[in-house]
Amino acid sequence: MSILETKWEDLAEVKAELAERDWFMGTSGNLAIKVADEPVQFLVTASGKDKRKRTDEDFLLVDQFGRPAEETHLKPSAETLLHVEVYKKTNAGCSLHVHTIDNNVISEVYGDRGEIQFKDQELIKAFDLWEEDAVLKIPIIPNHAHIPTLAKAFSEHVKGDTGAVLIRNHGITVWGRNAFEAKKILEATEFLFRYQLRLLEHKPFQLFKVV
Ligand SMILES: CSCCC(=O)C(=O)COP(=O)(O)O
Ligand SMILES: [Zn+2]
Repeated sequence: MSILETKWEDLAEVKAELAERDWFMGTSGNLAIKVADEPVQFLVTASGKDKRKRTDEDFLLVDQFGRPAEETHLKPSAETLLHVEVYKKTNAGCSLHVHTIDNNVISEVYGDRGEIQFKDQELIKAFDLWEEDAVLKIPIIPNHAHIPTLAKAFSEHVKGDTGAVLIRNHGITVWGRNAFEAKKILEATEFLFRYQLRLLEHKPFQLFKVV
């Protein structure tokens, strides 16, 4: 298999697993995987598709600016510019964006703070935070309708080869060194969000706790 075919298969597998979790409601979500460096090329989901379905037109190859790298009738994801920022600023190999009820509610409840923090939670180790008093901070940015503006706000938080940024009342974008790591981070954040929402049901005062 060529590198392109291998990466296509890797991304298709992640897509199928996220679809299994029902994380592509209403055609939302987009996924990307890097295929080449210098210059960067990556596969990204075609815009507006039902990502639960597997077809030969699920992904298209784009350049480092997010423009189709080959002749195609497919349109890259409307949010390709966010994936562009990941590959421009880091050595990440895969970036994933999903809308879930939990990540949307968390983004609204904590949106005015500009971030949500997690401490004393085992799963923050998914972010390579192993110290006893480590704190995971996930930034929350406004949901700018103008995608270049959204990508600029997002880019300010793209600092390492792994990470996660919430977009208020929209969804989350995560990235990792490869598809396995990006998926691990996505699953960990969704676990933490669900935990936090469940905790608030039982201990509403937790909302005012300063970490
Ligand atoms: C119908 S969801 C609105 C667009 C969006 O936020 C999204 O994640 C999917 O857009 P795409 O162009 O990648 O299909
Ligand atoms: Zn989206």
